[in-house]
Amino acid sequence: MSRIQQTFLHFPGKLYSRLVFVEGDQLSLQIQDTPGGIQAQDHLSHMTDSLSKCMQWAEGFLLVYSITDYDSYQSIRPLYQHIRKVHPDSKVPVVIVGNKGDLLHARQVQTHDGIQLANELGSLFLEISTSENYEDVCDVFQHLCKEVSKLHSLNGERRRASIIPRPRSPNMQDLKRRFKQALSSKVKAPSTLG
Ligand SMILES: Nc1nc2c(ncn2[C@@H]2O[C@H](COP(=O)(O)OP(=O)(O)OP(=O)(O)O)[C@@H](O)[C@H]2O)c(=O)[nH]1
Repeated sequence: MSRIQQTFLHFPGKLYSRLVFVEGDQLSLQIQDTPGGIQAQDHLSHMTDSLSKCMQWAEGFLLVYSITDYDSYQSIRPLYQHIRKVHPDSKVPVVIVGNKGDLLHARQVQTHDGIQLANELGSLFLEISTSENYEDVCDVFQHLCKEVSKLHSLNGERRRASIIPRPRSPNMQDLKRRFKQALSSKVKAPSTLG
């Protein structure tokens, strides 16, 4: 059993595994569904260790609120800040999702509130209805996977860039000297042979 699975075993939520294709690449996803109900007034230091451990393993986050529940919207910012604390050195992708977009009559959170928060936090934002449109859910995961892949390839390139030394521009003086040397050795060659 992998360490990631061991961590998830102690967590009171469901763990799903899926193989998905993102831009032609097959990815293996481990999705931890965390229990809801974390309210803004809850102090995040009370967040269980296991949730923080899950956060450490995760390479991307979906923060979902309900557009019919203003409290759930207010819990997004502290959750986001906690993610940044757990991942201080990396810009791990976070997508903010306003769910229950079909319940317009019960709306408590306006679309522009979601957009504004996401802009402020530098996250992608989508408003969806999981019960009305299954494709919305796929879109959300596709967006997150793309962001995670982007970060991976960026980090890979950075690492490669730091390993491979930049080629130095040719030193013209040195080239001329070596060219002269090569010429004179060719000219001298017959006398040394003879
Ligand atoms: N109308 C509507 N109802 C939804 C939608 N998404 C979820 N629900 C309902 O909201 C309730 C909670 O849904 P869950 O999927 O259990 O939500 P959750 O965030 O996992 O809840 P926790 O188990 O507390 O974490 C259920 O009754 C769902 O049917 C949606 O897009 N539209």
